[in-house]
Amino acid sequence: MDLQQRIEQTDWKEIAESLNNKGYATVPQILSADECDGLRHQYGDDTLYRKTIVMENHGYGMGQYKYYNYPLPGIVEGLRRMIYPNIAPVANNWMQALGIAKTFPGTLKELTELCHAHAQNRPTPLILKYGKGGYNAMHQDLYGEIFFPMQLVVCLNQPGQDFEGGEFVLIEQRPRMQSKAIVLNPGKGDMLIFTTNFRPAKGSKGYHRVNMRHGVSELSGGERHTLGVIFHDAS
Ligand SMILES: O=C(O)CCC(=O)C(=O)O
Ligand SMILES: [Fe+2]
Repeated sequence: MDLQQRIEQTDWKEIAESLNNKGYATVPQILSADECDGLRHQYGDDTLYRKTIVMENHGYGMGQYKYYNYPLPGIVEGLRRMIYPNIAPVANNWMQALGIAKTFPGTLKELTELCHAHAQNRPTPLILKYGKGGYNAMHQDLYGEIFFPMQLVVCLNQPGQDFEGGEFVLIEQRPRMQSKAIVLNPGKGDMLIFTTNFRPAKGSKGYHRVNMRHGVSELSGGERHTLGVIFHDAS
């Protein structure tokens, strides 16, 4: 099965329910082991990237990441373009539930045009690399006025085999309540779709905003790579 077939065969209704109820969803085995290895092995090919960030230099954690250049590698471009139309309706429902006058277009092409019209021209998909002691501090990826409220990661190594620790962590900040932590352990090739900034949650008086941040817990050993796909471009 190729990537397009895997995406077409995903149960997007179930994903939408999970995103609505929990703010995240897991899609197992969106990439094959070979596809994961291919992306990982290109980490050293600097012609593919526009910028390298050493996380400890910015207080972002410990590890490094590289932003891809346009044109994106086929798998990265394909994931971004083919997944977007399946979750744009979820984002539109969220805006409506929260009374925010914002609609996201139906295709990635249109979202990209909207970003460009707001001087957000730089691609945001990235590949990350953490070693022993590596971690990613809790954060949100916004990058400008136009931001799509969901993003995805694909884990490119096998936990327990290639690395230890290094769980994916979400913190849900609920109004007038203490925060809730969600710890996920995606396997190699598994995709997580999650809330970038906030989502609606139903309370006794209608919907309210629940803020989310994401990060990665400390690795106790090994090496962990992640592909991250953010749908909006950066200013
Ligand atoms: O390495 C991870 O799992 C998190 C990556 C991340 O923060 C992102 O892709 O935005
Ligand atoms: Fe992030």
